Amino acid sequence: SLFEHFSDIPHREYDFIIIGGGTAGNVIANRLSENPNISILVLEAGGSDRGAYLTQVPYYGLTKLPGSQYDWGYSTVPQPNLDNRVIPYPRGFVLGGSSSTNLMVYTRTSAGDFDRYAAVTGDNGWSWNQLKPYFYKNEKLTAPADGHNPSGQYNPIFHSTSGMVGVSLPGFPRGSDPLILQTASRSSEFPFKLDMNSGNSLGVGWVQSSIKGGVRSSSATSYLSDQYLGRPNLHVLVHARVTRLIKTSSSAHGPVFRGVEFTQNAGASKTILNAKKEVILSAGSIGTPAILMHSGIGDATTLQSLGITSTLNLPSVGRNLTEHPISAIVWRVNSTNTFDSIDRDPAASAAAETLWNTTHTGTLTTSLTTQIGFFRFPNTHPIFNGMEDPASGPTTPHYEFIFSNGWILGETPPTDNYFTISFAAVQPTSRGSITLSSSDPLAAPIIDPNLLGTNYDRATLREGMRAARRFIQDPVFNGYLLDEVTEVGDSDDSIDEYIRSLTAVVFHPTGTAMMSAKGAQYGVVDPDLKVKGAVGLRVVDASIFPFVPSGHTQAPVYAIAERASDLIKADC
Ligand SMILES: Cc1cc2nc3c(=O)[nH]c(=O)nc-3n(C[C@H](O)[C@H](O)[C@H](O)COP(=O)(O)OP(=O)(O)OC[C@H]3O[C@@H](n4cnc5c(N)ncnc54)[C@H](O)[C@@H]3O)c2cc1C
Repeated sequence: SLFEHFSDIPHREYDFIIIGGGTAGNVIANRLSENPNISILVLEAGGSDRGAYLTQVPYYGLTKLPGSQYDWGYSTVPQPNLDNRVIPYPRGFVLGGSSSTNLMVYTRTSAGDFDRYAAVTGDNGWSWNQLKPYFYKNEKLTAPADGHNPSGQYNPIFHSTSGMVGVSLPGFPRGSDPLILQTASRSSEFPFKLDMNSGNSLGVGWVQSSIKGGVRSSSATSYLSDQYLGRPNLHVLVHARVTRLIKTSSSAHGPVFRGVEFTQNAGASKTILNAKKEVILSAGSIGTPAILMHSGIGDATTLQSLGITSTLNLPSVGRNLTEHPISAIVWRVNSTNTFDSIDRDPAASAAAETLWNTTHTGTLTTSLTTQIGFFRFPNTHPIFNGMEDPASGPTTPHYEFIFSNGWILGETPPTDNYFTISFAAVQPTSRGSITLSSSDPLAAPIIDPNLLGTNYDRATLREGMRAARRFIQDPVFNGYLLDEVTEVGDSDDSIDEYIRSLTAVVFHPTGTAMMSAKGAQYGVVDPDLKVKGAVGLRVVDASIFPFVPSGHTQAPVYAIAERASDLIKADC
């Protein structure tokens, strides 16, 4: 059941308390509650997703969710390599977490990413082959919203139709689709890829998205759909902001953290509950390290200087923040068939909304893109001079293109129509941090992704921009593309200056409670996701990745949460 007020909940004792009803947290809640003898409480800071219209309409993920009531509304500290700009850093503040507010691109990323997790943790269970069944448990491939036959747009052998989260090919054609596909069909540098969810993501292909029947599919609409929420052993409390974990005792294996303190009224009063078995921390890459540090779990000296009593010295908490930096290049086009024509015309926007409301079809059923692409720099590329290739493996991409049939850099200009290629570094070498500004658990943490902090990352975006310009050299774009909107030359300096002025994040923070091998001198969790040196506490969310996956992060988060559920069950 779902509760708004703690006083309405009939129990005061649970086997498991899950902190964060987000992407990962709701997977755990669902899987653990399959056993009717296990009781579970989920504490979610945001409200219910039921009736949250903006989270349902796929297109509004781009245009209306950032900065809305469903967003934590974070931003970074000024980024020195981005002209000291402060970058907005949205995170889902609603049941379903960021799966309720993201842009729904569904990529499993590269097999090499997972094989590297297995190698660095010494646990082969994190390898691509062993995680495959968990990807399948997550995915429920469904028909596109417009009912077209997607044959030729994906390879069915890599998919599951029996999982939980609805996934589909785009349900509304975009004017730029044929141009992109034609270019890819004859390009050796940017070749067509039938299915980038095979473990090898290289190439240009149709995007798969967490959309079902033209409606967003999130961890809340799937793993917490009414049939699961109705389980008597599963309680979900919304508007419950966790402030600290409480050390409940000491043991031969370290301090025991089975207590959770939370507030429903902005700190005016706090409640403490104890889990009989475990606390599962799934508050995401920003929330999780913040909660750990407010509980005294982190770098002891730093915490003590903030007036927080150290309970467990784990200096890696909040470090290793890794994010995909992204920039974009835009052209004016000789067409009115782009989403600009709808976005700036209130009557057309209202008609699109009416169509979606009545049939869940039309332009609002897709998000910012219908094709994406992943590419590598050749091994001999000078970008690797003096360094090792940072990619997780020989078929792991270095950069990504996201094609958009319109203007996506904020408010649509009043005139003209546009084509955008966004380019992102997907194996960046910069590392940032989450730290605390004070001992107040309700204060926002300090978010410093250190975007473009290395020469390699800067060079990746520079070369990504040049690659985007090469992509549109295919003759199919002749006459379609008019001029490049941003008149930037080709010198390193002019491209770098442009990129500094525009770069933002793909919203993929990871690594702030990273897993490492058992006994390693660094890291926050062991390969079984238990917090090192603690008892009764696990972390399951995007913060545990030791390296950022080389694509969009939601499917990897779902997969690790599915496996984590089995690890937790095996311990019960
Ligand atoms: C705007 C945006 C666009 C994105 N686009 C894509 C995309 O297109 N494709 C893709 O694959 N990925 C995308 N991502 C990334 C992806 O959604 C995330 O990597 C993934 O959802 C993270 O899952 P998580 O479980 O770690 O965290 P979340 O899903 O964010 O869950 C954390 C939950 O914990 C709750 N919480 C936090 N602190 C507390 C607290 N103190 N007390 C109680 N609850 C708390 C939060 O409210 C939230 O519900 C996007 C993300 C964003 C924000």
